[in-house]
Amino acid sequence: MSVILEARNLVRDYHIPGGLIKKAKTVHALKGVSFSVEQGKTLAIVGESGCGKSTLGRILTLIDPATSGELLIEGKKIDISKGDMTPEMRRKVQIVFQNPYGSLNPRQKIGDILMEPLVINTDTPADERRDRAMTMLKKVGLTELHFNRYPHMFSGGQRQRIAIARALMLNPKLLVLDEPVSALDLSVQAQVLNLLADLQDELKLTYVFISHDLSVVRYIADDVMVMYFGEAVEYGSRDEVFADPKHSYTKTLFAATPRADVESIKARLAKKKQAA
Ligand SMILES: Nc1ncnc2c1ncn2[C@@H]1O[C@H](COP(=O)(O)OP(=O)(O)OP(=O)(O)O)[C@@H](O)[C@H]1O
Repeated sequence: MSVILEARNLVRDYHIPGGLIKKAKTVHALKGVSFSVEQGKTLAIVGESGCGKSTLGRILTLIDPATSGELLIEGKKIDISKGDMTPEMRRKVQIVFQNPYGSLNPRQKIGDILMEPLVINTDTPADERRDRAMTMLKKVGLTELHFNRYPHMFSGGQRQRIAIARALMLNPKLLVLDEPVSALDLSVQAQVLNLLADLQDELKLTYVFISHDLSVVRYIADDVMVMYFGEAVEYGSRDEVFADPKHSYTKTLFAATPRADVESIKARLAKKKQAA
């Protein structure tokens, strides 16, 4: 299977200027992180708050620059020194954020939100833009009736479906999902995770799934990278990492995580598949 994404020794330092009382300092948010993800697979990046997960997500989507290191998408080296998303990269990589309330423009109708990436990045004719937005709405479990509604008319789970639909409008190969279900109730989390799994199968998508929640990671991931203070302290297949965590931080993290909820998510999914 082909490698879609490869990160080599990614480093990100934040320089915080000093003031009258405080000295200038440097935060080493990423201290040389390397990994690769194959097409159609999910790499989960897990770790507690402040370990550098979101910094990594912003570098992968070129929202933020890296201090050093290399990033290859489909074997092609990407300039990560500027944090500048080119139209070509936008077609390949998209991000979905945690907060479905904040990530959608409240003044735009859903149809316009979905068509906007096509307007900005392509010369797709208006009729086709509309058709593609309608098709995408259905793909994420919404209906044509939702096309002319505004974000405030939707529940949190539905808004996250809209954010996922928008991210898919340019047919990207890679989605960076930064805590995509953390703001949702447990039952809604399961629905959105199932949707992501179905979309991955159908569209052969590759995911980098950022989460602090091990039960979610256990459900969705093929591979897992555990981060601690800017370093990858554990990296391997999900089953290896869960069965035999090596690093003391991972052991502590796992010990503190309830596992019952993931079993219920799996059972629900199995039931749904059987019924279908
Ligand atoms: N723009 C910034 N300027 C200075 N320091 C930053 C900046 N962004 C992140 N940091 C620091 O870099 C480190 C990693 O932060 P990051 O947000 O990537 O962690 P995280 O694991 O995603 O945490 P959370 O889950 O709370 O978002 C933290 O120490 C944070 O304070």
